[in-house]
Amino acid sequence: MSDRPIILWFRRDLRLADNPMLHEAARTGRPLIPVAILDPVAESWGAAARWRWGEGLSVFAKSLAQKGARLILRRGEARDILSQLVAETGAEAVWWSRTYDPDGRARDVAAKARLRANGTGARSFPGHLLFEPDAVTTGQGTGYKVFSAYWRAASRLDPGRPLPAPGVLVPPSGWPDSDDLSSWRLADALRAGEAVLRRNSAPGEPEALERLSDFLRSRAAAYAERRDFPAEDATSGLSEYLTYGEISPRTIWSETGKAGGNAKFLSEVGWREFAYHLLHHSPDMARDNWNRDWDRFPWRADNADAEAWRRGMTGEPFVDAALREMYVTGRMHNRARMVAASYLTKHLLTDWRVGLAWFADCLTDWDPAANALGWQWVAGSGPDAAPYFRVFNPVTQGEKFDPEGAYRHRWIAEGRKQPQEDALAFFEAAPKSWKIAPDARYPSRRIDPAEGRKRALDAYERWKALKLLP
Ligand SMILES: Cc1cc2nc3c(=O)[nH]c(=O)nc-3n(C[C@H](O)[C@H](O)[C@H](O)COP(=O)(O)OP(=O)(O)OC[C@H]3O[C@@H](n4cnc5c(N)ncnc54)[C@H](O)[C@@H]3O)c2cc1C
Repeated sequence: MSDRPIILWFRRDLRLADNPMLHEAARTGRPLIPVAILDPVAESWGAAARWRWGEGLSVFAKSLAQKGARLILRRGEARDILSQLVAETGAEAVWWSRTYDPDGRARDVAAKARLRANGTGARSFPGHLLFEPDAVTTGQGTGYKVFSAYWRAASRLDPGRPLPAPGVLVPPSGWPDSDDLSSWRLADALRAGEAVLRRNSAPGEPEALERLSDFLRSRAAAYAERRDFPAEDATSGLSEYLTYGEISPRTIWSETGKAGGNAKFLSEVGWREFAYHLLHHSPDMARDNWNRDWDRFPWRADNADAEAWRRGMTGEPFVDAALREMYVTGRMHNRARMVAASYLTKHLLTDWRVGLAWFADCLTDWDPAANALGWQWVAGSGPDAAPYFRVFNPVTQGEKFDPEGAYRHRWIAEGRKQPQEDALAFFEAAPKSWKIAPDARYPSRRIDPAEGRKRALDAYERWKALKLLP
């Protein structure tokens, strides 16, 4: 048997357990060289996502070290770096777990072509999803457009059992040079926000597994009933771990089954699957209206109202609380995401891509598929979307899902004698150029909710009439 090493290229699969690529690689008994590359795709991610990936790499490097391996870091175009590493190490092949977003896929196709042209093996594995995006098809062999039908079909498939973490990994005869993670300067774009985000972040596989078992033990039973209340710790908090592959969806599926099952929770995990299924069939949906009729909708381009929205300064407390939560923690409760997105696209009549971009910059759980689906679902331009005329009222949403005002109190400092720590953290994280202070007056409304709703519905009626034109 050849003892030439195999290079393992890690991207969104920073875990030892249930990692099909790593499992198979360890079984070969060959020397393994784990690698992560800061390539143009990763460089294009938003500030919080880049930083969070780096934090994940740091934890993962320690897990690999416990198995006798090193995580080699390099920066540059992936196909060039991989070819260079092959030349340096005499590696026979490069393996990786698949990514499914268009940018990632294009990069992987180019890397595979280059490696194979040079006579190097290139092999990709599943692992980011329960089901490969093309594995679930309608009777006609096409993709699904409606979640309930998709999930009914997907749930009939068997995702298989999670694979165990490997034992000791065989090292190569010599380790190639590695960048120092700090030289990548992944926190630079966050500026003052880094210290605040760091306080709210606990990256890595061990933490992900702990969170899952804690959720299943103490919160899963009330999930369906309480998941819509943003002041409560009622959901799993696993999204950022799934995003970086610090836990596999199959582990979630399997552990949830062992804990007695939870159809509602698993169906939310199913929405993530559906998002990738849609992105697979419509790769442009991260940038374009899924339903191209919406190209003629009179969205406003970026504007001063949208800037107030980004800064959590719309004067609408539930919306501002949501934006501030994201700025401080890198996450936003799902109900709050829906209300904040609805407010931007309907009350402020602003193009959903303006909001999508801000979420992509601020979310530590940023996911190219889930973010695109979430925005297009709220805006009305996506498949199986909420109809545009269903406009969330930010006031009544607050009354319904934050009845005691605990969420708004937690995140809004202005007008409070004793603001909460999280509310103050927002001002610590915000750029100085925003010139905001917790003891300033809370901003007045950008638009009256009823007036905003009417403006949105008028625009919708005009657009509907327009659609009828040839
Ligand atoms: C406008 C908008 C943008 C969004 N952007 C993202 C994003 O960038 N990244 C992201 O992971 N989720 C996104 N979501 C989906 C959802 O808000 C988050 O996944 C959820 O809030 C994460 O919290 P949790 O892990 O506690 O979820 P739980 O309620 O515990 O759900 C378990 C898992 O299921 C998945 N999930 C839950 N809801 C959804 C959903 N609606 N769509 C897709 N997957 C879902 C997540 O992976 C989540 O971790 C977005 C939703 C909206 C409305």
